[in-house]
Amino acid sequence: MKVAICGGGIAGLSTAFYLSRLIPTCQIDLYEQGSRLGGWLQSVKIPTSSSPTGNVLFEQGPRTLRPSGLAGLATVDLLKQLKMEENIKPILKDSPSAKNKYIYYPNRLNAIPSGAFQALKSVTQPALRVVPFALLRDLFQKRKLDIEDESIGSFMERRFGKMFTHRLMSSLINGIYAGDLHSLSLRSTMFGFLADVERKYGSIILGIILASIRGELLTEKQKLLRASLLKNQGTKELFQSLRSSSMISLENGIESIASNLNAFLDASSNVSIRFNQPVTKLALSDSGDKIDVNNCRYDYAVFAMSSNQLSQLLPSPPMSTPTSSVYVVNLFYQDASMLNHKGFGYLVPLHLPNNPNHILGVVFDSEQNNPEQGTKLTVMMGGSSYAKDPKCIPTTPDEAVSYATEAVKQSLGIHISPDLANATLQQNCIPQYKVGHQLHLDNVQSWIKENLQGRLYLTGSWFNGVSIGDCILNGYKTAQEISLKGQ
Ligand SMILES: Cc1cc2nc3c(=O)[nH]c(=O)nc-3n(C[C@H](O)[C@H](O)[C@H](O)COP(=O)(O)OP(=O)(O)OC[C@H]3O[C@@H](n4cnc5c(N)ncnc54)[C@H](O)[C@@H]3O)c2cc1C
Ligand SMILES: C=Cc1c2[nH]c(c1C)Cc1[nH]c(c(CCC(=O)O)c1C)Cc1[nH]c(c(C)c1CCC(=O)O)Cc1[nH]c(c(C)c1C=C)C2
Repeated sequence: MKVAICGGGIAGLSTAFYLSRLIPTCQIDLYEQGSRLGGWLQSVKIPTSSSPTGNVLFEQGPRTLRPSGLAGLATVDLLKQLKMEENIKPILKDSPSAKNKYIYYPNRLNAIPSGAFQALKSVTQPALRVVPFALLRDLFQKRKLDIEDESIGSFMERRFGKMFTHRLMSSLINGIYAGDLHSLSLRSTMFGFLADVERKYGSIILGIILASIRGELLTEKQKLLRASLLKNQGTKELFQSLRSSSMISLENGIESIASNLNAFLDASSNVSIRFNQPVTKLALSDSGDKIDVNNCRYDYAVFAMSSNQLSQLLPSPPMSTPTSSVYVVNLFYQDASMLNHKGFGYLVPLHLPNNPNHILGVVFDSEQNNPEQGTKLTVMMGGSSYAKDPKCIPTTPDEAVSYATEAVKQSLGIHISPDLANATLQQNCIPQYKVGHQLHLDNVQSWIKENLQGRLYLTGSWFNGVSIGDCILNGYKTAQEISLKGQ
C-alpha cells in the first residue's frame, strides 16, 4: 500500500506516525512545502545574558496542551509513544496558573470564575457581576430545536444574555480562536456539544452536570476511539497520572513534538519526508483506482493543509474558510517579581472600549515553572480586527513590541522596557469555522466519496478542530481508517 500525506504540520506528522506503526509495510510519502516541519508549532530559544540559563525559550505559536478529554488522551498517547513523558511540565488544576484566568475590563483585571462558588463570588467584581444571574437565566430558557447551526454569540446570548456573552464568552473566543463569536459556528467549535446538551436537557448548566454523571459527553464512535487508545498500558497510566493537571507544557517547547516526530519518521524505513515539495496536483488516476499527488500514484492521500488550497486543487464544492491573524509578542524581564497577579493570563472582550492596538490577551508564561527565572509574558494582538482592517497590523516587529509594552504598562503596571523581546506575525493562523462549516465539510466529503472513491482523507485544523489535541486525535483516527481499508 502507498499513502501520500500532504502537509507537515502536527496533523500530517501525527497521521504519518500512527500509519507507519499500524501498517509497517505501507510506503508513506509526506509532502511539506517548506524546509521545516511542525507548522504553527514554533518554539525558539534566544541567547541572552539576562537569564541564568543563557537563553530564553519563547513560544511563537501554541504553548499548552490539554491532557484531558479524548483529544487530551490522544495527545498523551503520542507523547508516550515518542517517549516524551519526562519532558511534560504539568500545570496542576489547583495551581494559580490553572485556576486564575482574568478578563481585562474596562481597565482592570477581573478573575474568571473557575467553579460554582467562584461564580457566585463574581458579584464582587463589577465586570463579572452578571455571571450568577446569567447562569440562573439559563435554567429558565426554552430549548430551540428548529436550528441546525448558529453562531456561538447567538447561542450564548439566547441562553445567558448579552452582557455575559459580551464580557466573558467573547473574551474566551478571543483566547482560543482569536475570532468574533458572532461569526463562529457553535456546532463546529469546541462548544459544539452544548447544542446537544440543550436539545436533550434544555438547561445547559443542569445538562452538563447530568451528561457528565451519565457519561453522555462522548458519542459511541468516540467511546471506541477512547477504548482503542487506552489499550496501551503506558498511555493509560500516564493519562491517569495527569488527571490532576489542567494543562501541560513541554520542557523544550511545544515544537519538540514535531522534532521528535521528525526523528521517528526519519528512522522509519517506510517513510519518506519530501521537504520543499509543495502539493500542486491532486486527482483520481486515469485507471480510476488510485490517487495522484504531484504525478505520483498512491492508494490513498491524507490532506492536512488548508481548505482554501483544497478548493484550488480539486473541483469539489468550494469550502472557503476565513482565518484570523495574530501578532505574537514575547517579552522577558530579568526581574522575576514584575507580576502582581498569579495566573495563566488575561483575555480582553471583543470591542473593548480603548483597545487601539487590538490586544487579544496576555499569557503569564513565567507562571508555568520556567527555568529562566525572570518574568516572561506573551502578548497576542489582532484577531477579527486585523481581518476587518489589515491597515491596523503593525508594519514592523518593533512597532508590535511597542504596542505590547504599552499594553502591559496599562494592564499590569510594568513601566520598564523588556530585557528581551521577540515579535512574530502569524498570518492566517487560526481557521474561523463560520456557521454552516459542518454542512460544507459534509458536502466536500460526499464529493470525495463519489469522485475519488473515498481515497482522500481530510484532517487538521482546517476541518475538525483547531487544538493540537484535535489534530493528533484526527491523525490517529485517519490512520486507523486507512489501516482497516488495507486489510
Ligand atoms: C498563535 C497560536 C497559538 C495557539 N495556541 C494553541 C494552544 O495553546 N493549544 C493548542 O492546542 N492549539 C493552539 N494553537 C492551534 C494549533 O497550533 C494549530 O491549530 C495546529 O498547530 C494546526 O496544525 P495543522 O497541522 O492542522 O496545520 P499547520 O500547522 O498549518 O500545518 C500545515 C503544514 O502544511 C504545509 N503546507 C501548506 N501548503 C502546502 C502545500 N501546498 N504542499 C505541502 N505542504 C504544504 C505548511 O507548510 C505546514 O507545515 C495555536 C495556534 C496559533 C497560531
Ligand atoms: C489571547 C490569544 C490566544 C491565546 N491562546 C490562543 C489565542 C488566540 C490560541 C489557543 N489557545 C488554546 C487553544 C486550543 C483550544 C482548544 O480547543 O483546546 C488555541 C487555538 C488553549 C486555550 N487557551 C485558553 C483556553 C481556555 C484554552 C482551551 C482550554 C485549555 O487548553 O485550557 C484561554 C487563553 N488563551 C490565551 C490566554 C491569555 C487565555 C486565558 C487567559 C492566549
